[in-house]
Amino acid sequence: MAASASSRLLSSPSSLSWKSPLPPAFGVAVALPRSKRTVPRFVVLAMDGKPTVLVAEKLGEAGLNLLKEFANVDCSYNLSPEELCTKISLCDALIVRSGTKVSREVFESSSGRLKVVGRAGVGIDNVDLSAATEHGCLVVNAPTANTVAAAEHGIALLTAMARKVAQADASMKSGKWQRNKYVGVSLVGKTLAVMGFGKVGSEVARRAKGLGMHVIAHDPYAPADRARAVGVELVSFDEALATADFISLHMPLTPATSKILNDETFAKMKKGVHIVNVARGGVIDEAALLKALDAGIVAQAALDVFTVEPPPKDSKLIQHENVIATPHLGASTMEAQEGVAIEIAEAVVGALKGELASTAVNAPMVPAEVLTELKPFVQVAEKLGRLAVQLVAGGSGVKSIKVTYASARAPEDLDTRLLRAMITKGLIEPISSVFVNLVNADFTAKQRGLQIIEERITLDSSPESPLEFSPGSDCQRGIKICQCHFRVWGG
Ligand SMILES: NC(=O)c1ccc[n+]([C@@H]2O[C@H](COP(=O)([O-])OP(=O)(O)OC[C@H]3O[C@@H](n4cnc5c(N)ncnc54)[C@H](O)[C@@H]3O)[C@@H](O)[C@H]2O)c1
Ligand SMILES: O=C(O)[C@H](O)COP(=O)(O)O
Repeated sequence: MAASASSRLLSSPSSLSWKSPLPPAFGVAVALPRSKRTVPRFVVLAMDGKPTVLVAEKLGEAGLNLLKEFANVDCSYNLSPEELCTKISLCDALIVRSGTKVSREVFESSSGRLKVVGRAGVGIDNVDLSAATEHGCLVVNAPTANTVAAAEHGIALLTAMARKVAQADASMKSGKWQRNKYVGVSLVGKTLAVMGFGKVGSEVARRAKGLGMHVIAHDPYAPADRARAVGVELVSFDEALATADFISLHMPLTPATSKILNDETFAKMKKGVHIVNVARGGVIDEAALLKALDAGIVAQAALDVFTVEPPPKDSKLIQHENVIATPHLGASTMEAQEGVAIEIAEAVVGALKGELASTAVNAPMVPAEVLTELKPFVQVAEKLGRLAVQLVAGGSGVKSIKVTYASARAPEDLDTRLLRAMITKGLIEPISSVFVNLVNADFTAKQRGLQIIEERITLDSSPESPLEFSPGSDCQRGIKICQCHFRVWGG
């Protein structure tokens, strides 16, 4: 595969190896283009020959075909953690679903070859993001293709739970006819609290309104207009717990949401509440749920996800007569799996080609239209970092760098992360063996104690106005390159 100029600049380690003493501080300045918003792009290391993609869990055919057009594809399912660590050193990309733990050991075992992890789905709680970032490995997901499937499964569980469909079916299959035992509850007029009003949560809310339910939602980050558009009231966590007849969970598993339903929060719920979980098992303290079921606080629970998957065969929670359970089937429709496979294959191939990663999880997401505009500045930013090292000499002594961006854009409209990453790359790679890219630039700078101070100058946007900085007191004469001015000064 031929590397584009930008991918080489963005990702290849430097061949410069000279070292000389550096003063503790120096600065660089970049004038950005006058038009459009500037945001960064991630580009991975270019490779010779076809890259290898390890697909560790079943992926839809259409996605596999897309991958095969570009890469050698190794479909190896059910690998043990040890087998995954062994294989990974020969792979440029890894694709998983929720059943594979992509642990720190996986990144460590990759010896730097792994450039991208593709999560064929939404939840990325099975990927060690910190380790990925530290290793400069991009993580991408497929955030949209299974939304409807998950929402439909949530509604399927809600209605099946309310009418005891699973229990009645099991009873009939065992030869019984128990009409009095399986009397359900109605949904119409009942209050449903949607916890996590994102893509899946809002689709569940829409559907539940269609069933005649009164829907409220709790989500600390959801914009009010999203709720308004669906006709749902956003309420506090405690209000949701206190007023809901049904609670449906749709938040990601994070340290903040881990066991968010626990002894204390079950105690705040209405007696006889019904719970649906198609989010992640870990958002419920399962022992507390079992107690709440036994105490009648929770009348019924419908669970698609579990803290440990698969859960222990003798799980008391799953055996509970008021629990219905499915084996993490939320995303498992033909349509969703096809869509997810294509979405993740495109993201992974794109990342390997050094293209934009619009579904990046651990790097800034980049709208495609800004790439062309930013490209020349990206290259120069890295060169400027390298030049700064040469001008002020050495490297290990560097403690801080001041970067000034001059643009017609308002400061808050100027996303400088890519340029900052490239300057960091230019500064660090010549004086160490560390590989730096957009994913790990901030981490690497922090680790080396390198402080990056950024200043944004708003330029006059009229075309006649020359691009000029007001020089700082210690600023030397600028260097003009193409349409940019740069100033480098050493302390
Ligand atoms: N069972 C399945 O097969 C299946 C399928 C798809 C998604 N999921 C799970 O559902 C989750 C949601 O998926 P999505 O596509 O809607 O993601 P999303 O990012 O669109 O929505 C998640 C929402 O949760 C909100 N949130 C974060 N912290 C919260 C908190 N403490 N309290 C309340 N809300 C909080 C976020 O603001 C966001 O709006 C995923 O993270 C995944 O774990 C499961
Ligand atoms: O987060 C997700 O996208 C869902 O939990 C689906 O997971 P799966 O890919 O393992 O079905």
